[in-house]
Amino acid sequence: MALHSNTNPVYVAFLFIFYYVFITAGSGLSSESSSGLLAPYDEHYYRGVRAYFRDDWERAAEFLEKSISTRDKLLRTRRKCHDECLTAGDDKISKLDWIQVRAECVRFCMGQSFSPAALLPVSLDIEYEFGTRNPYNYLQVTYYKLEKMAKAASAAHTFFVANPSHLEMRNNLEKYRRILGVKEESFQDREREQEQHWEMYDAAILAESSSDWVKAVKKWKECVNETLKQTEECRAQCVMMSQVIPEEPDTVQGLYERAADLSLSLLSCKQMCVTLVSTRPGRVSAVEDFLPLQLEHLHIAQFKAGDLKGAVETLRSLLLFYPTDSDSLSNLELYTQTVEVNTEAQETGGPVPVVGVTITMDDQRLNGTNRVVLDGVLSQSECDRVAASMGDGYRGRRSPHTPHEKFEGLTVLRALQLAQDGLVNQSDARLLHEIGETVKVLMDSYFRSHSVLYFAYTHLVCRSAIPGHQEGRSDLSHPVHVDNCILEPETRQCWREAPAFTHRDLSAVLYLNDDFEGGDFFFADRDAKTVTAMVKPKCGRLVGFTSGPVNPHGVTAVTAGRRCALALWFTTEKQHRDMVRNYQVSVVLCRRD
Ligand SMILES: O=C(O)CCC(=O)C(=O)O
Ligand SMILES: [Fe+2]
Repeated sequence: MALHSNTNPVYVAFLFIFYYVFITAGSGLSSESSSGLLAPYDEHYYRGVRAYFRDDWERAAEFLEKSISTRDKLLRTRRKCHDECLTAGDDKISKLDWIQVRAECVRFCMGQSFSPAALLPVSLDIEYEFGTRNPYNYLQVTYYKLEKMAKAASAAHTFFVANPSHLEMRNNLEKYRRILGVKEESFQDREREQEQHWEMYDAAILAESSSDWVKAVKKWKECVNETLKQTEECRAQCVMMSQVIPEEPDTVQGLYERAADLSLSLLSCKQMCVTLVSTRPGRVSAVEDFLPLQLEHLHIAQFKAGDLKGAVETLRSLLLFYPTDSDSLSNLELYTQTVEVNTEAQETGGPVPVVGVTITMDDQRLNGTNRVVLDGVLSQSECDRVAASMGDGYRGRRSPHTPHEKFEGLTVLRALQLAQDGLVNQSDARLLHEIGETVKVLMDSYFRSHSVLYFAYTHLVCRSAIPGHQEGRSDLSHPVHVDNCILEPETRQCWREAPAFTHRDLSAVLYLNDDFEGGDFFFADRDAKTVTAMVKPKCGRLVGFTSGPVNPHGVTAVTAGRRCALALWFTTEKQHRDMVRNYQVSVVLCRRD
């Protein structure tokens, strides 16, 4: 309403005066309850409006303010009682008992602050009045008349937020600002609490537009949380809202129908909450897909801010809304892969502090991440001695990977037994041990491990082509796999679960010879088909890599001769350290030959 013209609100106010007289006459309500309990807020409102039209500005301000604060208290108390009574009746076995107990809890809780009349439903007109913030329209004129300009400006602004096309109020605001010199901080929105998600929304969009991704993440998170909070709040109000009491049912069937009616109206009220929360004050239509939209923005901001784990989590939440959305699914794949690269990341490129050892191939030359090939780790005589230790006392068997090869393996434990039994001499066992230590130093340093590295498992493996079984061979000596998870090439996923050795963090393969055919080591893509880099084994060459999904690898068929390598795995988890190795040091290697 205009500051000097009352033509518009007269109609609205008249309607309420009529209603007020009718209701109060009929029900005999009084505005203040003698018990100190709060009276209905609509009653305060009618009184305020009546005073307004009597030009009784003091009383108008008093009652209009009372109606606003009582309504506010009603909403807060409903929420409090809703939460307090949430578990009431949970111990009741019968469904009806449960309902009864909870209803009594709510009635008692509400009845402590509000008179019985205040708990009755208000009319739709009153709901509409407060929904459109009309009480602030009356209030701004009232305060203007009382010459309380700061309060008038605040009431005007509060009304205008929900009615942005109201030209009179725009002019009024202009007048408060320019002519009456009201300070900017007075233009406060008194209903701001319910609009915070919109403030966060705007702040997030702003941060995004200036590419401040860290801030955008923070704002989008706040916005998502606040949106959920507002929706929950709205739904709690639905549950607590007084319903029109159904007439006495004549039949059991009638009772069920009324119960169904009530449940349906509760459901549709709860459903409406999504629309209400997604509608900006002053707008008629809701922002479509408001929550998924925020999640979409959030995961992109998280990705740009480098929070990949967060981006994966958000995207998974988004997929709950649209489980088959192809863009989201391909983003998820991208994020998961990058997360794995990052969690496996060891900041490669550290020094190799062993004399004679050189870096032959790094990440770039190997077309991947967290991979290296080092040369010069062993001399020819060391290679020969280690390979020879396999010869004695060890029986080859069919390879577990291919029928075309024989497979010989020697674990640390077996080497130890052989050394104890005198089948492998002490100095060879000691050499095997020392080589392990050297490899550990190299891996630790090159992959710049941030945590202590432990030996997880070590074994010496020779693969030999079985003569006469190589014709038309198309299989691999060791199929493409990942060392610490189960690779599923069809989905390109890698499952970090048993029977995979999930605790393995770094893998190292130290080659002992090159006098065989085939047997190339290769890195592959997760499809297990595309080869990304090849490494030809030779004495003293070490291929090192992180044991996770960024490094699928395999070995091509050994078609002639015998290929020997020492394979070592390291872990950062102490409980998975190789206990046999400790024993080896203390018992076997400390003995003199
Ligand atoms: O022998 C090789 O080159 C690789 C062996 C391997 O990948 C493994 O044992 O897991
Ligand atoms: Fe492997």
